Formats: sequence, structure tokens, C-alpha cells
Amino acid sequence: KVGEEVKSSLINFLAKLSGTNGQPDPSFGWNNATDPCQDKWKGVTCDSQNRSLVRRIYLNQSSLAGVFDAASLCNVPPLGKSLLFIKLDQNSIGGQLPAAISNCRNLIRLLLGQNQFHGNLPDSLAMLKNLKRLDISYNEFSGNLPNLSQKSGLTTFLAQHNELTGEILNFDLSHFEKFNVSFNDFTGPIPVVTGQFDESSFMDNPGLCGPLLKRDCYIQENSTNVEDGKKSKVVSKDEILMYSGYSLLGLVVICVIIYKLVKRNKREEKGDSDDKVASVDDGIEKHSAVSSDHNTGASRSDFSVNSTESAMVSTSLVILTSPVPNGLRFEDLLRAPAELIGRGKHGSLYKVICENGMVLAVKRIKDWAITSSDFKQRMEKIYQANHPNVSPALAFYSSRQEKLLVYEYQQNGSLSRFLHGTQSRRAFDWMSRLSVAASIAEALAFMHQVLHPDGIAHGNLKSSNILLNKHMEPCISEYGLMVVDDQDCSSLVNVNGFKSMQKTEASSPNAFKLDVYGFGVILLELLTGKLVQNNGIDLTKWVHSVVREEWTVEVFDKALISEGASEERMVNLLQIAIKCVNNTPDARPTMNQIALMINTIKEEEERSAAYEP
Ligand SMILES: Nc1ncnc2c1ncn2[C@@H]1O[C@H](COP(=O)(O)OP(=O)(O)OP(=O)(O)O)[C@@H](O)[C@H]1O
Repeated sequence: KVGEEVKSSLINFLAKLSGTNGQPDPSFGWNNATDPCQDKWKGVTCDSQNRSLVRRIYLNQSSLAGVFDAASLCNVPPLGKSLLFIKLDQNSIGGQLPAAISNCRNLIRLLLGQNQFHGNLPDSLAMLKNLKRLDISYNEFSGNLPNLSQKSGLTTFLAQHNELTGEILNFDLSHFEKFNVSFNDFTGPIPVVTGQFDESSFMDNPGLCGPLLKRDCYIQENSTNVEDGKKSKVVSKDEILMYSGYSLLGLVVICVIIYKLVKRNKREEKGDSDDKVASVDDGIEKHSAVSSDHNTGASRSDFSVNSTESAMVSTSLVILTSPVPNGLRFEDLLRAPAELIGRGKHGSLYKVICENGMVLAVKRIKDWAITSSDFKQRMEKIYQANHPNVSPALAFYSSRQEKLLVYEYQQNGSLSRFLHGTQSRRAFDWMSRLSVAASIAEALAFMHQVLHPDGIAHGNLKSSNILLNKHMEPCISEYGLMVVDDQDCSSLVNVNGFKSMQKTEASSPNAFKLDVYGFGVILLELLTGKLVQNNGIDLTKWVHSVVREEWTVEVFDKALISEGASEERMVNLLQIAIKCVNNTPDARPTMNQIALMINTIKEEEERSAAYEP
């Protein structure tokens, strides 16, 4: 049976949706005396197996004239988690689309077309990871689109006949079945259009340009003033603001350059700043080394610098986030107590608590033979790629001897800890594991696609580098930090039993295939619940041998078997994992292919969960 809390939230939701008098149509049957699933409330579909879970709400064409109170649906955890489809099109629903919609985090379809919604679309829409179809057409939505273009799972986006403005994001239309943004007020270039879409998807947006619309983007930017017959440039209010913004930015840049020059002169008087920083950090190292056992994370090393030192280094911290997170300064970092929480082959990791309470993770890499300008460029490119499931460095510092990278500290730890820790494993069900796999695959596919021209792969993908954010969503950390050395390759060589792989760097083509291998191992961990290396037994070898002996089911985590997870879909995921850990790098699929394959399994899982009566 559906819980009382869920029932009253649903009744509240329908009351708000019904209009000003808040009196839902009694013929819908939504009342406290009955059960939404057993008594078949109008428009409610429940899970075929677990009759306490509401999967769909279909109230299209139902003469509803109230508002969409997303909070009453999505902020109630069992309902927010279980709902997959919301269909409210062809009503007269008004008001805004509330940001709370993102708490219905497993939504696959959100269909709101032909209503009277207005106001901006909430940015949180982009957080709906599983969303495949979004229909907001024939409403009065205005403002810019949230960043939906990075959601590679989206296959339908219908936004025609609204008052939307700003640029259409760079949607990859090759993945779309339906796409329509016509009859709005969008500006700028249209996305690259592949075969199935034509002008009708974009028409009646006077500010849009691109070959398909036979409107050259360059000419349009410099459009002529036809009225007075002269070839004068039309300068809009937006342009004036933009140009004054540029001038302001220019001034700021000049100020910064002058400031840096003055600082550099001072530095030259006092000696090389790199050495100073190194000596400050050597101080850190000494503190840590004396008191620490890095594996227990029990060490605590307070470090501080005097004001001259901090003034010298403050300009060398390159802040990537905009605006600066809580006014982060290098001095704050150096003054804050730091706790050594890990020391791997590639560097050390400190947890740093700043005075203002901000908690950061600082990765310190020594002796990476990369020039500061190459390193800066690399970090900026990774930062600009900007995928919601990738945690970029917020700031970095680079000297010849060492690099410091500042990340947000994630309280919920890593996927490795979550999977192999004692408390959380039981709660990690099949659907959650599949979603984690799909999110990482999608994020990595995106990063590979964007950073392929620059040859920047992750280079060190493993479950301890997948962090869980405050919403327990997986975020890939430390992207592009590692130069994969001979030793790393040789460990792979041993694991794979092949010896031909040459020295691979996180910037060589093989590095992308190495990421695929790393991802395959993560899939194996998710499926088996086992550690990569356990008492000398290598996970990939073990899986290969079990599969060869045709005891495939033996491979899977017992928790998944007892939960009744679909064996067929687990085997399908296992097959993908095995392809990823193929001995021959070239035989491994690309991350894009992998993301598509995993999404197909996930869709099957969702279809079976949302049973069609
Ligand atoms: N931003 C972060 N927030 C919270 N925990 C983190 C963060 N980054 C890393 N960790 C965790 O801290 C521990 C140490 O991280 P570190 O990156 O030094 O180790 P590693 O990933 O095991 O090794 P390496 O990256 O050097 O190969 C790991 O368990 C990792 O999951």
C-alpha cells in the first residue's frame, strides 16, 4: 500500500493543480479513504511489482487550471524517487515551474505542453539526469534555457511557441528524435543540424542564424539599418551593455597586470617565489611526515606562513571558478589547518578547513614535468569543458617543483568507500548502481568528446576518484591530472597479460583507452562488490576466469542477487565491462559507445519498473 504521507502529498498536489477553489474533481477518486495503486486513482500508475511505488501521473486534458506544486510531489522522498513520468499537457495550468522539480530525480518524461506556464525555466531542470522527453511547448515560458545540452540522454525537446530568449545551447541533435524551438525569441547560431531536422524546428526566431536558416551569423551581427538607408551598424541595448562589460573587464585586466608587475619586481628583489612556496610547503611536509599515518588519515598538520610570504604567493593562485568561491585566497589556504588524507604514487591530498568554514581538498603533485603555461592551459580546458558530473579544480597553483589543485571537499567520500565500506553497501541497490554507471559513462563520454582534440584524458580513473556529492550523485574527480608513467602501464601490462603497450601519458591517444579500462574495472566493482585487488587476487583476472568457466552468476554481488535484480541486465552490463577491460586497447569500445549501451540497459530497467498496464 502507498504510505499515508505520499497519499496526502498527492491529494495536496491535485488540490493546487485543480484551480483557485482547490476542489479536485471527485470523479478522479483521489481521496484519503482509498489507495492510489489498489483503487486506481485517475491518472496514477504504480510499479507492477511493488504496489507502494507511484511511477506515473498522467493528468493531460483534465481541465486543470491551478498551479504545479512540484514540492508536494518531489519533496516527499519515496514519491520524489519513484516517479518516472509526469504528463500534464493540454490543461490551463499557470504559474511557474518550481525548482523543486529536480527532486523528482528519476523523472524520464516531463510533459507540460499547451498550458499557461510562465516565468523562467528553473536551472535545476538540468539536474534531472534521466530525463528523456521534455515538452514545454505552447506556454509562456521566458528567459534563457537551463543548461540542458549536456544531458546526452535527452531525446525529445519541444519548446515551440514560448517567449524564450538567449542562445540555443549546443545540443547534439544527432541523439534527438524530436527537437523544436520555433516561435520564440532565441538569438545566435543554431546547433549543428543533422538529417532529420529542418527549418521548421527553428523558424520564427528573428535573432537566430545559421546556414539552415539562410542567415549568415556574421552578417547578422553587423546588420544594417535599413530604415535610413545607410550602412550603419545597429547597436542594441544588450550590445551596449556587452561592450561596456568588455571595457570594464579590460580595465580590470590591466589593473591586474600592473599589480602583478609590481609584485614581480618586489619578488625579484627578494628571490624566487617558487622556492619560497616550496619551502613553505616543505614545512607542511615536515609537519605531516612527523605526525602522520596517511592511510588512517589521522594526521593533523597545522601550517602557517608569514604575511610577506602570503602576499608573494597570493597572485600566483589561479582561480578558475567565477565568482571566486567565498573569496578564496591563497593566504587562506596556507593559513588553514590541513589534514593529510591520502598519499598516492601521484601526490598527496590534504583536507583544508578555511577560516570562513569552507572545506577544500588540496591535491599536491610534485615534479610533474609540464611547463606552467601548459599546465594552466590544461586546467582551463578541463574547467571549461564543464560537465555536472565532473568536479573541476576550483583553483590551482603551479611552480616548477609542484602543483597544487584546489577541489571542493566532498563529505560523502568516494564510490570506492561507499561500495566497499561496511555500512552503505546494503543500501546500494541495482538501480542506483546502474544509474551511477550511466552517469559516469555519460560524463566521461562528454569529457572525451570535448577534450579529444587536446588529447586530455582522465589518466587515473578508479573508484576512489569518483566522489559522491551532497545529492549522492557521482562526480569524476582529478580529471587530467595524471601523467601515466611506465610503472602504471606495466601494472596494466601485468594485469592484462600483454607487454606491447608503450609509455602512455594522460595526453596520448592510448590514455583514452586507459580510461575505458579504468571504467571497466569500476563496472566490475559495481557488479561484483569486490575490490580491484583483494588478497593478491586481481578482479579482472578473476572475472575473466569465472566467465570462461560459465559460472557467470557467481560473479555478481550477493546483495544484488538477493534483491532480485534482473540477471539478464546484470549480464548485459558485465559484457560491457568485459569489453572495456579487453587486453588490446584498440578493441575496447569508446566511452560514447559505452554510454549508449548502458543507457539502453537503464531504459530497459526503467521500462520494466514502470509497468505499462
Ligand atoms: N575532493 C575530495 N573530497 C573528499 N575526498 C576526496 C576528495 N578527493 C579525493 N578524496 C579521497 O581522499 C583519498 C585520497 O585521495 P588521493 O587522490 O590522494 O588518493 P587516490 O585517488 O587513492 O590516489 P591517487 O589519485 O594518487 O592515485 C581517497 O580515498 C579519495 O577518494
